[in-house]
Amino acid sequence: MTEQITLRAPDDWHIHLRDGTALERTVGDAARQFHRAIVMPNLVPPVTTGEGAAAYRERILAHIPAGRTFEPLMVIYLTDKTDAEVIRQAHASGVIAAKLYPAGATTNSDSGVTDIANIYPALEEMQSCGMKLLVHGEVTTSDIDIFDREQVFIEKTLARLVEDFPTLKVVFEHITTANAAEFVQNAREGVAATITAHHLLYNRNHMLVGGIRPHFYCLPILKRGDHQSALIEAATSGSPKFFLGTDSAPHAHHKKEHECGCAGCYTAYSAIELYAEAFERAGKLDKLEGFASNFGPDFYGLPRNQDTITLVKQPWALPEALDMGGEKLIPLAAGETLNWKLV
Ligand SMILES: NC(=O)N[C@@H](CC(=O)O)C(=O)O
Ligand SMILES: [Zn+2]
Ligand SMILES: [Zn+2]
Repeated sequence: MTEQITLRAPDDWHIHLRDGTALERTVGDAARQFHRAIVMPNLVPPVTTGEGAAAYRERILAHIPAGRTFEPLMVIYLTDKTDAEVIRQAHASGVIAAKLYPAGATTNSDSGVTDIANIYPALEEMQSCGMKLLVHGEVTTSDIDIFDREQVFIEKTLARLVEDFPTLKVVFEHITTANAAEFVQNAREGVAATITAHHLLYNRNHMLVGGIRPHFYCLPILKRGDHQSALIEAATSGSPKFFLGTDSAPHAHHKKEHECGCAGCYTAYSAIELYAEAFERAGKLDKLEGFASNFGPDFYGLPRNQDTITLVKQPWALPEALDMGGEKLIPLAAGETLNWKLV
């Protein structure tokens, strides 16, 4: 008999769907795997208001394949100008979180926050209305090595922020270091982290040994193997502070394989299968459901999904390339064989 596992239907608590002609690909892939997704607002220009988020939500809804249930959960992008009134309006229009991108930290973060002090009134309002704060946790100053940027962000910004707003719910997004896992594990209640499939499956050797592989390049950048091990440990620990966020981030093929390639890995095509791979390798498949389907909604104060998905152990090869609105898109692990397949 084929081995199989059945899980409560999962959600993705961090995804990039982009806009326009990309939506057919990105929304279709996300909706095949997940019931809900936290949709990142780093469009060009970014989604900075409740009104902008509502309009973006409509564009996403228009691309949900027939017969699928998919609920996009909307987020606004914090800038130096985001004030309490912007937060109040966004909250009233159904936006559930706001995203902090330190200016210059990652893809489309140019309009991000230059000094955390600039958004203290916004954070105050978020704390009182219950809006979540999602954080791309890296410092951006040129004196800090790219491999240390997450760790330094904890010391310089995050540790203080979570204490200055003691009841603000904070998600440290796409953590990549043992330092971040430890910080979150020991942090006060209301602080959690998302972990990507690629940071569980890979480390910087995969990106840099034997040739430079641009499809592994994302931010925060892949770290050493010992950090990867710490992330696997956290994700499979059963701690409700760690949950699934793919950070699936599409960039057309020609922008990845380029002399100045873009940061981001496209994992939405096979996300839950990639996570299953990582959990199986750790001997912790029994911990996948908590991480993928329970701890996220619990943290956000939303109901858990009621239906289920089934994965069968049946090796299959990922396609070499996908189409995204007429452009070639290379999925992470293109051409590689995965052991688990979503039915
Ligand atoms: N993770 C990435 O490398 N890229 C993301 C932005 C982000 O989440 O930092 C993107 O939008 O392309
Ligand atoms: Zn990010
Ligand atoms: Zn992201």
